[in-house]
Amino acid sequence: MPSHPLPTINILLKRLPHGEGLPAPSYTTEGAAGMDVVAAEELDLAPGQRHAVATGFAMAIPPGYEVQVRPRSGLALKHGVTVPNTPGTIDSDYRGELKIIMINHGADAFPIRRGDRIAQLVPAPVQHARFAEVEELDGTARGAGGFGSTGV
Ligand SMILES: O=c1ccn([C@H]2C[C@H](O)[C@@H](COP(=O)(O)OP(=O)(O)OP(=O)(O)O)O2)c(=O)[nH]1
Ligand SMILES: [Mg+2]
Repeated sequence: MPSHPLPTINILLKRLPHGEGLPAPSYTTEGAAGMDVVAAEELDLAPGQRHAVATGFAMAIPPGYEVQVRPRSGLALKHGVTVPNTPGTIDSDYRGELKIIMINHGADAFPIRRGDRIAQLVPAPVQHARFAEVEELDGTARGAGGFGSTGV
């Protein structure tokens, strides 16, 4: 039992045949923000190669939430292996297999083995918005300045 229990949502997980025997995503330490997710397939990711790595499960996220897919810093720092679409967005209405898009920016092929922790999942609340079209926007001190307008 964590010493500081956090608000927790239930996510339904459906194991796919090729995911049998793999651990569900889980927190490796009590205070972890992300749940480590493991690979359900094996490949050697060549330098420059991208691949959508199977996880072997699908899920149903409750309405009002998403799951973000984030890279693991150790893989990024030590091997140049990361998630190019970070944070990946898993919609609450998606029922297909969760796949982790990996890219190898390193100089060497990177082996991915079944059961390896390849990324982490962070659930987050979703705020919907609607656009209201207007002729003019209110003035601000920043105005149209951006992209470094305030200096380095
Ligand atoms: O890293 C990822 C990103 C997405 N997905 C799945 C779940 C997500 O709900 C769906 C769509 O993702 P996204 O909206 O980012 O991709 P898109 O290119 O806009 O595809 P779509 O037109 O299907 O929405 O693909 C993954 O399995 N892994
Ligand atoms: Mg989309």
